[in-house]
Amino acid sequence: MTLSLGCIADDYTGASDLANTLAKEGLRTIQTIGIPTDHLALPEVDAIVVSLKIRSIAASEAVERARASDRWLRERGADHVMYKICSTFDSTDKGNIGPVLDSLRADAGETTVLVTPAFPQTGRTVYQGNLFVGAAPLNESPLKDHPLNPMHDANLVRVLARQSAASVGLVDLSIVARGAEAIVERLAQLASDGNGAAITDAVFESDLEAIGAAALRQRLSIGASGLGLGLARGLIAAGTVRRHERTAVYGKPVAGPAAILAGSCSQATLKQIAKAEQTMPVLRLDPEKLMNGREEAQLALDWAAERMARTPVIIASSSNPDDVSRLQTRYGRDAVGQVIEQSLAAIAEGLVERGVRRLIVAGGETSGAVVDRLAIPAFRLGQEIVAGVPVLHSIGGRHGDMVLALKSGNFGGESFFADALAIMA
Ligand SMILES: Nc1ncnc2c1ncn2[C@@H]1O[C@H](COP(=O)(O)OP(=O)(O)OP(=O)(O)O)[C@@H](O)[C@H]1O
Ligand SMILES: O=C(O)[C@@H](O)C(=O)CO
Repeated sequence: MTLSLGCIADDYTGASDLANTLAKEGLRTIQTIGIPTDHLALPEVDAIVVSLKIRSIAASEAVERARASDRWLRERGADHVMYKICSTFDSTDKGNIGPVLDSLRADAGETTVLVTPAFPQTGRTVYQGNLFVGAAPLNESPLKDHPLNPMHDANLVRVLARQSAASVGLVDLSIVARGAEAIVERLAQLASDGNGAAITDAVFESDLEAIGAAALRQRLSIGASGLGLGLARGLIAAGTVRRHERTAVYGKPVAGPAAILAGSCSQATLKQIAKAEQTMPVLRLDPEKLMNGREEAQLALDWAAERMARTPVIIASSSNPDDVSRLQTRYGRDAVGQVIEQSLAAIAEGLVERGVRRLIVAGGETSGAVVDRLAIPAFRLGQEIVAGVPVLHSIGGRHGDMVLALKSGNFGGESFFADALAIMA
């Protein structure tokens, strides 16, 4: 297999979001969980998205895993590797976007790496280096209350400079609007001024096409699904890849009970749970009890087992920002995140052992914990449910054929869960 595009995603929902975009744009794409073993038979594809769970771990470990994935992708022919980050630039002053950028840049021998989290389809735009979530600057959006990485600064030039050893410059919209050549010239200028990274403005898809064409002149780029769209269109326009209809890679429908697990505390997910509660049973876990032992998870499984032959069920740990912060003050942010993720993963395993084959998970970290526990090695891309969330068909794994949807916390409208279940039927 010779890859036209290699991608490394810093979480699993982000990976399926990017894989969805690439597949939609006509690239034959699969999503792998980590670096696949040599035993896994992979179909012939144009792009592979290696999913890592490195957004919120120690920077040194994130760097090591990203570098190993980068080497694996380049050994399979990928000249260009995209590092997929969150469209809301989820990170802290310790990383991990900056440290991963620094190391992948050095490995690729690049000077100035283009960085843009813009994804206009979901309302993420970048102007003068400032990230907007819909009409709100990042620091006024719900991301200010994120349980693991609250975002308090919308200016990404500043945010990235705090995390990276490199100086950070800006390719502003007036340059992007002039097209790929102007972007390439600006990157060269930023490189000669000693910048190692360039936050790049983008508001419309046409901006992303110019950005994609410019980025393909280099060996590495960093961004969210909008950048993926630009790269995919650039590869097709250059004749490097032939456009494939997405239906060619759809998987088979899978029977069996369906369940939804939510660990995201985002406003979008809270609204989706409230809406679903009108039509299906919802079990709201007591996070305090989860912190104090295993019984809550076992009770959840018993609760689900009584219902799931008749109806899909939802099990959620999600709470509002005040409750999240109370719990974190008591037990510590990392400990809370870990324990709740692992509890939801254990519940997922129990549900699958009891026959669940269609599973929706809300939240990137939560999805990572669940998919790791289920030991699914890779996914084929199915139909798009909403922007950024595809149906995923398992490849390999000990539970046979499964369909999943890994929903980024902030993605989807209020009826997301019912919509997803209808498509996954
Ligand atoms: N009630 C709760 N109180 C505190 N933390 C919680 C609670 N419920 C879940 N968590 C933790 O909050 C974190 C949510 O992160 P996760 O990545 O799953 O969702 P998200 O950030 O909304 O999604 P995404 O990364 O896709 O945008 C997880 O570590 C989870 O364990
Ligand atoms: O880019 C996004 O917003 C998502 O794909 C994501 O990474 C959320 O975890």
